[in-house]
Amino acid sequence: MASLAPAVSSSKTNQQEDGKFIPSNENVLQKHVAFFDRNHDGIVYPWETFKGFRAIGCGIPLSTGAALFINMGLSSKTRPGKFPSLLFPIEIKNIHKSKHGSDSGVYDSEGSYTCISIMPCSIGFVPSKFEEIFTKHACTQPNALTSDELMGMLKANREPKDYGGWLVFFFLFILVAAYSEWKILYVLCKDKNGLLRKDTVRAVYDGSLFEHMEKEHESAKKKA
Ligand code: HEM
Ligand SMILES: [Ca+2]
Repeated sequence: MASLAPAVSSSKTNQQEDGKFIPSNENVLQKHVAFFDRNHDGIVYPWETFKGFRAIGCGIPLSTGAALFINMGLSSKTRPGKFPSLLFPIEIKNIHKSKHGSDSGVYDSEGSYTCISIMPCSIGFVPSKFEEIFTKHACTQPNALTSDELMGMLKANREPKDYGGWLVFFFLFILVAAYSEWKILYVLCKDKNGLLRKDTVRAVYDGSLFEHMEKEHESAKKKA
């Protein structure tokens, strides 16, 4: 892969500019998902998730499955009120509410607790946690993960199963979500030696990876 430039936003705060939703600079998780908001209205609908996956080169089955799983899983957490919407919209300004367990901790979770309604919520990138992924798990090469090393990391991130009854299903959902985001990343972005490089992982957090993959996919289509 060519070099990965970080995503740039003109807004320090948030929301509309010329009618377009601008992800907050203080909330790196908003930047992660903004690529999938294809019409920049601040909401990611399932068909936008589908289009986003197609744009980075995924096939129809994976794009359909991901759109259903992601939107059905995250929509109600990001929406106001108790009633789910059958269009399964994900509201980007509330994306911090959809943070789940069993993650790497690179997205700073403190932000979720410090949000107040008049201010956009901040979710930071935690460099020490990012470095930890590689210092703890990258044994073959310091700046990349093999498939087995990635599995080792996912097992280590797994939070204790201290749930009972229906919460088991909730726990399983979180686990599948945490596994699939990393597995999809690995399948899509591993290099020819089967390694997931550190700069690739870095670029997923602010979403710049998706922009980059879209450009690469477009130029590959033109060459074909
Ligand atoms: C090809 C597409 C995608 C890939 C490869 C991907 C990958 C990732 C990765 C690797 C993480 C970091 C998890 C960690 O630090 O342990 C993450 C976090 C997250 N992603 Fe994605 N993602 C994708 C699409 C999406 C979409 C479409 C949404 C929602 C619209 C989304 C929402 C989230 C959220 C809410 C988190 C935070 C999880 C947490 O820290 O609890 N992602 N994703
Ligand atoms: Ca949208």
